[in-house]
Amino acid sequence: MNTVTISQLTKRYPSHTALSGINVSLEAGETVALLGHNGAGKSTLIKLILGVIQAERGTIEFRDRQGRLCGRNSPLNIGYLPENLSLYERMTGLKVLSFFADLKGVSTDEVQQTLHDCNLHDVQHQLVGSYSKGMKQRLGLAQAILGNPDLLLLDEPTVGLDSHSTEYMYQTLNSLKRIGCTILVCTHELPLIQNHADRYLILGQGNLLAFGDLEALQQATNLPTRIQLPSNAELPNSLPEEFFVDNDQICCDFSMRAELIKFITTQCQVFDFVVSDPNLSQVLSCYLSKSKRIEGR
Ligand SMILES: Nc1ncnc2c1ncn2[C@@H]1O[C@H](COP(=O)(O)OP(=O)(O)OP(=O)(O)O)[C@@H](O)[C@H]1O
Repeated sequence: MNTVTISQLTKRYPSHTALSGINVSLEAGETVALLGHNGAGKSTLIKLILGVIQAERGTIEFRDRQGRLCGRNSPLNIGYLPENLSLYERMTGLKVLSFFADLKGVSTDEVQQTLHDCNLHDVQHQLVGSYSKGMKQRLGLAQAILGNPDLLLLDEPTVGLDSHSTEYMYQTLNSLKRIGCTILVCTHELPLIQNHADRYLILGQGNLLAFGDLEALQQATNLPTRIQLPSNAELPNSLPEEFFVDNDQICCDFSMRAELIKFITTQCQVFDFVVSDPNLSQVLSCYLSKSKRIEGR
């Protein structure tokens, strides 16, 4: 079931088309990473989903996790963590969260539960001005997840956080995902998001360059897979032409990786090797440099 179905979405500014004819759907309970260069149209897409700006053309349809169509009279419950959230430094964490809870019509019990979930319960009576960067970001996440949203939009949620705070943030997001929350994360932290996203939505100059899981993007870009053999392994004198050696590794196009693995195990009788597939960073660079297009999985 799709939480968000975007069709033919186009947004023009007087001198610039920020998004052109975007078609994508976000499924309930998945994490989608929104990727692209500065100015690609990521924030514009988030603003359109939030409804703070209007599109010239196209539609965005929302369904809650029970599958009900949402509209003006029953809008989807959306949580949003902007990149630079300003919080009231002279208020306590509890006061700040209670303020957002009032806006959302959320109960005091839920405020306490959310403080627990975001590991802020013990510091709820301290002034936000005394919070560390990680604590402030957790408070930002707390206001976004208050009220159990069906859709969570996060803009660079872990910039400047240490590995412990980052891990904690993603643990919280993963537990929301498990109960059906759809998460769209705009980020430039590629090695990190590769461990957490289900699909990747790549924008380039307002166009949809790719939308799919990592394997779909690896298939479409067909960058090399590399295999490191143990130092004592003996290679045949000549390799089939679809395989090549680079930096002491045997390589092939991603689409040939199964054949290469078969060759190494059957022809070379080597079984303890290390396979390195193209990572998200390499795949994204390929899309952004060549502007390749694929459709999702
Ligand atoms: N209010 C506006 N008026 C005119 N042009 C705008 C406006 N907002 C955005 N743009 C332009 O639309 C394009 C997309 O901007 P957008 O902020 O969506 O990019 P982005 O991918 O979020 O970039 P970044 O990673 O830097 O945040 C850019 O060329 C930007 O200059």
